[in-house]
Amino acid sequence: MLNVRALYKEFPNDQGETVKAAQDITLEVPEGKLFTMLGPSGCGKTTTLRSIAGLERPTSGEITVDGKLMYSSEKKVFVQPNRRDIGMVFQSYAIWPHMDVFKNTAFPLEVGKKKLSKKQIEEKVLRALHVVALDGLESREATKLSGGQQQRLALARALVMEPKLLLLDEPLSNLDAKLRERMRFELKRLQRDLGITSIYVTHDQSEALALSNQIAVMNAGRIIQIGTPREIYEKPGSQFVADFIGSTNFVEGVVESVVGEGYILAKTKIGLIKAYSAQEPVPGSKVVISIRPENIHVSHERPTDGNVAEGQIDTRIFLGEYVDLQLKVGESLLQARTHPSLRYPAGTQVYLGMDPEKCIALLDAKSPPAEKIVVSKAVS
Ligand SMILES: Nc1ncnc2c1ncn2[C@@H]1O[C@H](COP(=O)(O)OP(=O)(O)OP(=O)(O)O)[C@@H](O)[C@H]1O
Repeated sequence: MLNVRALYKEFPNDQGETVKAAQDITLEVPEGKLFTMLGPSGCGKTTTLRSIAGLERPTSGEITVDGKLMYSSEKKVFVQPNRRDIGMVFQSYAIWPHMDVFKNTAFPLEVGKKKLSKKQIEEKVLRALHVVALDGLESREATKLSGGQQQRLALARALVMEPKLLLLDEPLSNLDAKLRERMRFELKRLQRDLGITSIYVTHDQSEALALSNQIAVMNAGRIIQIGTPREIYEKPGSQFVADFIGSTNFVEGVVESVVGEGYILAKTKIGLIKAYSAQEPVPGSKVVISIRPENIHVSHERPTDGNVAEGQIDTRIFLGEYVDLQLKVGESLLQARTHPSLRYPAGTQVYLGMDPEKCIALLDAKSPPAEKIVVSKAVS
């Protein structure tokens, strides 16, 4: 449905340098799916989204929506944003304070290319407001809506045009934590029910995990990894991804042997660890093993299989739904997330059980070796 190929965008900055905001962005979003671009501030998410919308003219690359070429540097094609059949929702809802809910929603239809009768407009507006559960509030002033309602109004206004593609740029980030969580469910349900192909931009990893069919993790203008939320979380391909999504323990080691079927044995400070490895490293290579806190099983009894280490509970933090333990294994400190029913006090000697499938061997450096984002001084 949406195809972005080798998209590249650079900007001159105030110091006369060139900023490579998006570099070699290639992605494909199937019909009806929600695709998220996730990454830290400045990684190029918004630039990519704005290029798809036509609000930014890329330096090079190609963008196709539903088989229609929207942009191509090679073929010199650039379709104007209002001809792309795309709906957008921003972080700031940009609703008109002097208009009521009905008028806010009707506005895009009234200024649109298609001439619609009053009755047609009314039908479409009421349908869009119904979809976002704002029916009954048509004559309410937009400023008298709650944060969540204003956000839904912005969504209704994007949906009223029945766009082929919906672009959402941090749409929940202005809401408080509780409301954000609720809206996450609502957005997911809505997107699924309407089957509208959507691109979502966020720096919030839990939002990305909760909402997406696929996630592209970005850093320094590039896509670092694309996968389903589960793939990204369970099989990160780099330390950057493992660290950015959720929390994890990094254990440094040296590859002792490759044991086949995607596994290696690594010598580490917490002992010999069998770990999953997507690449096949040569023995002697340095690796870092990522082990999520919830994948360290703490017990008094020695596990009978998998990786086992012995340690001591150093600190114990009760968090209601779970208990976080800081464990001392030799000189290393590891964090484990356990069920609150586990009541071992600090100082207890325990065994740590770690399933090799959940120990992920990563070969790269902590930050991807991407070039620095500012690369050259422009010639004046
Ligand atoms: N119009 C512009 N002129 C100059 N530099 C720009 C412009 N727009 C973006 N940039 C730069 O391009 C890089 C990528 O910015 P972008 O807004 O795409 O990142 P982002 O991942 O969306 O960040 P955020 O989450 O903070 O919005 C940044 O270094 C930014 O400063």
